[in-house]
Amino acid sequence: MLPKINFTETQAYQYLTDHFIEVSNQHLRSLFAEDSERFNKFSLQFNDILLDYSKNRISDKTMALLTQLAKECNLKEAIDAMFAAEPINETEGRAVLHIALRNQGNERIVVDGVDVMPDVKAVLDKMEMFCNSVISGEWKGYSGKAITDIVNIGIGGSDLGPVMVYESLKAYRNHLSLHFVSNVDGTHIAETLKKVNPETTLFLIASKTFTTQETMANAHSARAWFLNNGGAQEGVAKHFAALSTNAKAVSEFGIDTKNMFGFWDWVGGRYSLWSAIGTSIALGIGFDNFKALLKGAHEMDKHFRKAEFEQNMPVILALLGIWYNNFFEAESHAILPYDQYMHRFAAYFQQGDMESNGKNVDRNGEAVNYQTGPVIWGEPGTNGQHAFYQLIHQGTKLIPCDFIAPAQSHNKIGSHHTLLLSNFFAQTEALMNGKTYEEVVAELKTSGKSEAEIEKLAPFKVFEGNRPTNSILVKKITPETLGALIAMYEHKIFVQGIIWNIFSFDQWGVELGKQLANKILPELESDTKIDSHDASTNGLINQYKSWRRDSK
Ligand SMILES: O=P(O)(O)OC[C@H]1O[C@H](O)[C@@H](O)[C@@H](O)[C@@H]1O
Repeated sequence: MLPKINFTETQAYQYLTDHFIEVSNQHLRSLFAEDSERFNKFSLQFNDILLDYSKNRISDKTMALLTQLAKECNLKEAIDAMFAAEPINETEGRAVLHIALRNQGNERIVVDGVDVMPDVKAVLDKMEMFCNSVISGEWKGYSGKAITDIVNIGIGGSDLGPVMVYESLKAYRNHLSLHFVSNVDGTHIAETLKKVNPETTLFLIASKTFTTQETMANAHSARAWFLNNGGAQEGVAKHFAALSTNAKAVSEFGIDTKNMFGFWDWVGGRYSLWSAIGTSIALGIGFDNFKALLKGAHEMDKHFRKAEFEQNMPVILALLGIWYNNFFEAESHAILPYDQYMHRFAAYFQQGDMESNGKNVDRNGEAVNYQTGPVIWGEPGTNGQHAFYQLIHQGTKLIPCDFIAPAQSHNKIGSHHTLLLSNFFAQTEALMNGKTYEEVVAELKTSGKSEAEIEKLAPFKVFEGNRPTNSILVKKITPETLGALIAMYEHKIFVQGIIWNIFSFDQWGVELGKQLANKILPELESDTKIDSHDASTNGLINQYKSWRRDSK
């Protein structure tokens, strides 16, 4: 069981509250000027990942107090509880074991008296055989042709992880073309089906529960399309596979359980890309690369479990996040990868972080009296620079940012990568230093402007700086490094959930949406006016019905 401590009642929190007043008046520029060791002190290297967190509004004392906070909140015990397979997802009565999916050691992981590792390995072996046979062309479609296209149908955790990883590792792709259909909007499946041929397409129906409305609707449409376009019922077995925990629903849908890749209730949807849900990834980049992804994550798991908090990347990132969220009152956190392949990375962690830590009830069932998870957002650099960085530099909101970049590019075209990286380094430096009034005036003087003009313009060109960033420089985005990066963020989320005293592994807020849509659905079936809701909802539904009639 997890500790249930209100972190605002710890001694460290009280100290941090006082300490915050000191730090909030200091500028990063002077913190660097005062301490030539700052980079060495506040950076960490783990395998091919360098985390430089020196451009944060912290001092030695801040870090000492933040680690004290983690200790007072029994973080070590909580980490041990997760790795020991305790049912830390208490509201669902489940263990939380994405770490078991990538456990490459010989360690047993026991749930309800049973070691889960043999089952994990068995599914991986089955996936490997399946992927190898599809990739090699040995697996044939109903007309004897090899598979050319994979369509993954899933949503939320059964979509975002596979899409993000496949996109991030596209440099490793093979000849198969991957497509991802998630939205229940018929446009998504319709546009995808225009691109593929039923004879050579394999559909992966990815759903932990196999009951999610969007996924089931898309899966039924895909099957109907297959059957209406030459594929006979016997062909379904060659063109449909399921990635799920629900064998009963899979066979009811008509997929042979031979073509089902299972996982378990101790794998949370948003932590499931390491499980059978990752089959699309393994098909797209080959099973060896998928294994390397797992290996990278496993390395990070070991680091997270063993490293002292002061040297522990996920713990440090989490504590810094708490520092901004709960003391500086930052509302959001930006993830900015300077790598085009990682363009879905922030979107992936929107679910990862916001579905995990978007909670306002603590582990005692009481309303929290402090802020929990931030809004996560971001886009790849440099696109973001030309869109929203203005607000990060000169807006009124404090937005802590993670800048992520690889030193080596997969695409060596002219000086593109050097240009990209010059932006990466320049942005964090500028956010830290800003530009003083004096610097602005001196710069304007060289442009030949009059004193009056300079005085008028200068205030707009001042940057106060002191905006915090983490720089995460990696050698190259390889499967292993990406695996480690994802696991690093997963554990960061875990640590924050522990300190905020919330349950990070349930998602009751999403369940509500599922129920509400199902309640309204029957009311949309007829054209009869309805009055069963509030005036706004009635008005909207009735207008929809009237406009819908026009298009019939
Ligand atoms: O894989 P499933 O069961 O289709 O669920 C898909 C998604 O549904 C909901 O949005 C949540 O429960 C998510 O965590 C989950 O990832």
